[in-house]
Amino acid sequence: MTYFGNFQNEIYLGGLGGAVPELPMTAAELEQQARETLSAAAFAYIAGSSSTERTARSNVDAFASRRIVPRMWRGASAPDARDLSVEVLGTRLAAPILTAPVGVLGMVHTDAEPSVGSAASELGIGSVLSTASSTALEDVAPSSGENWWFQLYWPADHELAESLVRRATAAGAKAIVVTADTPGMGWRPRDLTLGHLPFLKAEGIANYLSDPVFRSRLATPPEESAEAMQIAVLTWVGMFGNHTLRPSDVERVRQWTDLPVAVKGVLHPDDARAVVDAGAAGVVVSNHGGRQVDGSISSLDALGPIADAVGDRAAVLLDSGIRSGSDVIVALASGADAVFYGRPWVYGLGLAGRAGVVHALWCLLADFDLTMGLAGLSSIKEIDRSVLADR
Ligand SMILES: Cc1cc2nc3c(=O)[nH]c(=O)nc-3n(C[C@H](O)[C@H](O)[C@H](O)COP(=O)(O)O)c2cc1C
Ligand SMILES: O=C(O)C(=O)c1ccccc1
Repeated sequence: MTYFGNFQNEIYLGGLGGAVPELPMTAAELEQQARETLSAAAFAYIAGSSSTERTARSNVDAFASRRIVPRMWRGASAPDARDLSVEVLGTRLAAPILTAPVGVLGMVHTDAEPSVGSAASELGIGSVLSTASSTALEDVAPSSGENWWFQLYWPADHELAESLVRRATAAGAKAIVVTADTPGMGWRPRDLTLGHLPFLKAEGIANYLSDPVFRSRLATPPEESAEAMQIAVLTWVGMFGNHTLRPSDVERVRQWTDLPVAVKGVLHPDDARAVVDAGAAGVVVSNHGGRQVDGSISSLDALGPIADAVGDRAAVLLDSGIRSGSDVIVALASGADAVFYGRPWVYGLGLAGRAGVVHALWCLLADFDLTMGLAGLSSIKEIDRSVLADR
């Protein structure tokens, strides 16, 4: 069993020798430092959400509105006996946490996705590789250990979707996460203000440029000239999103792979039921970090009814707003089996590469582990709604 709380001891012991951590210890400070350090365009793209950004705020506010009721002396075990491990969609994880799929990470670091995959794998948690990765999935897989899933942006071209799913399966992904909430990009004022969309510079389209089906749609290989690359980018723009997807399309993915399939971006219990009826093994309750529908329900407020609707027959995951160990406990107590962790580790990546991702993940894991113990919880299965105060 991994005792993540040891990270705290290491830091205090280092302090005795005069060492203090080089990177900030909270998600808010990671964001602040990234604001001061990253290019304006990279920071806008990562930190930005859609329109008034009120959904991004409400994701975080929803967590702040829940209260954990610590139960001391209830038989909590010693730190090294605490068991945070879970199995989700057949993947064994040292804690119920995976890095969220985040596209275009090459904007903040070279060698981005291999760094994220190997950082998560080193800590025993999972990672979800975005379709919009800056490195082709076959080149990320060798660094990502056993616990990585592939996120699919289902393009307008079904043959391309099939090819991406087959490639991810062949490369060793353990699950396919189909994102439902992005048939197109939301209205993002921060990026609009800078007139900046990374893909138009061919950033984040490595999985397409390396795909035989995508390449078969091009008259000229993109490497041949700047003009051919421009045509490839415009071809990508034309086929990135798919407005025609329906729950029954889950059945198609299941013909392309034996891996479990989850649908990401579910916010209504009836939609969760529909995709699970169509064969999804999991749903990810998410509003995409507030980057799509501004004014959307927060992911945490959407979670309970969805867990009630499908929790007994599908894995229920959540993202959007996780910023601390307590947030993970609140999500699990509200019906999630695991969470995706988003922006904070992206800031870590931008600030210090792989070491920054490891740092951000350690902070979350140590906080989660220690807070579990202090709340009188020894294992994940003990976390249920009774952990939270009535509202
Ligand atoms: C910069 C950025 C890029 C993202 N790219 C993707 C992506 O490629 N695929 C996807 O399904 N979700 C993507 N997301 C959404 C995340 O997977 C996740 O839902 C979101 O970050 C959760 O919100 P939080 O980071 O505020 O906690 C992206 C989010 C950010 C911030
Ligand atoms: O920016 C995003 O939120 C996102 O999900 C995305 C969309 C298209 C390509 C890459 C990432």
